[in-house]
Amino acid sequence: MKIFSEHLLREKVAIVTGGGTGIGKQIAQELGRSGAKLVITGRRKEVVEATMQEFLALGIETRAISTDIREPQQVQRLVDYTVESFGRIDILVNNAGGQFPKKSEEISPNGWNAVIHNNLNGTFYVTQAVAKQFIKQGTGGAITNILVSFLHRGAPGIAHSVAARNGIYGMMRTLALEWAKHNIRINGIGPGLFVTEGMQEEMASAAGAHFIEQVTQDVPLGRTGKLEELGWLVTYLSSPAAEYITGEFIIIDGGNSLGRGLTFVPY
Ligand SMILES: CCCCCCCCCCC/C=C/C(=O)SCCNC(=O)CCNC(=O)[C@H](O)C(C)(C)COP(=O)(O)OP(=O)(O)OC[C@H]1O[C@@H](n2cnc3c(N)ncnc32)[C@H](O)[C@@H]1OP(=O)(O)O
Ligand SMILES: NC(=O)C1=CN([C@@H]2O[C@H](COP(=O)(O)OP(=O)(O)OC[C@H]3O[C@@H](n4cnc5c(N)ncnc54)[C@H](OP(=O)(O)O)[C@@H]3O)[C@@H](O)[C@H]2O)C=CC1
Repeated sequence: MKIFSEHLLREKVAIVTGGGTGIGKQIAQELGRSGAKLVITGRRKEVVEATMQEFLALGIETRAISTDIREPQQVQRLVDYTVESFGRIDILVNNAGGQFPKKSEEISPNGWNAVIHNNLNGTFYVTQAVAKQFIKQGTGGAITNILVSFLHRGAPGIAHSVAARNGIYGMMRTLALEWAKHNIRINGIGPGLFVTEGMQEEMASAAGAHFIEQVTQDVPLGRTGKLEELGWLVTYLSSPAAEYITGEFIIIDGGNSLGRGLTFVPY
């Protein structure tokens, strides 16, 4: 379904980290269908290049480059490549990330550091490098961080990831204040459960065969999210329609984080 005009983001240039797969791929596609030029990135070159070919076939102007967001030099190369390719950057989507589920008493120091490094440090490196380009251009820019719906509730089994995402949340609120004078907006969204290959490999496989059905039972709207629903939200936040929104966190989870409510009340 097409929600936004194909001219909404015309002449805008967007970087999407983790844009070769799952949620990042769908967000990139929605930005592209709304007129943005895309640079998609991830560690696996063959994955981002295959996605680029799919987007080119849809008529979306796209480039792909491999980047490990944990490596500041590679991050700078991503920024330079984008500016060389399209002359500017207007939109950043920090989507790359993830975790492995484990009881907290069993997480090794190395495992803890790996998840914090990938999610929190990596997101800062990309955000800083892109914001410097926004400031140099004098154009402002829009940054959206893909966080998690249970940011403020906690989630047993993934303490390292919840800690890292709350770090991004604190960073995001602070940067919204620091960079408002440059017209740089920075927001976050918190997805509930969205079925992707990555989620199934990392989370559902560890949590058991019925993980997805069990989580869905607790969703008031009675289903998992559709990937395009995330694409629409990020497209909105990246667009002029959201020019007065910064430092905000929006949950998109079908009401899951509301909990079950007062189940003894008969309506
Ligand atoms: C149990 C139930 C939980 C219920 C939770 C409910 C919430 C449900 C909603 C789901 C929401 C979230 C969904 C998603 O996030 S989908 C995204 C899916 N994709 C990913 O998650 C990708 C994950 N992978 C990575 O990001 C990286 O691989 C990672 C950062 C995790 C590690 O990268 P790195 O290259 O640094 O890793 P190393 O191999 O060097 O290892 C470093 C240490 O980390 C330990 N480790 C790594 N992977 C695992 C693993 N899968 N299981 C256990 N331990 C792991 C590794 O052993 C090293 O530590 P040691 O040296 O001590 O062994
Ligand atoms: N699916 C869900 O239900 C939910 C997902 N999320 C979050 O949404 C994001 C996308 O998840 P999803 O699409 O489901 O899963 P994926 O595993 O498909 O997405 C993770 C993406 O991040 C990239 N990535 C990971 N680490 C790095 C790195 N160091 N440098 C560059 N790229 C990296 C991966 O590419 P590569 O491996 O090639 O580097 C991959 O494209 C994640 O941050 C996830 O935690 C949040 C809530 C719910």
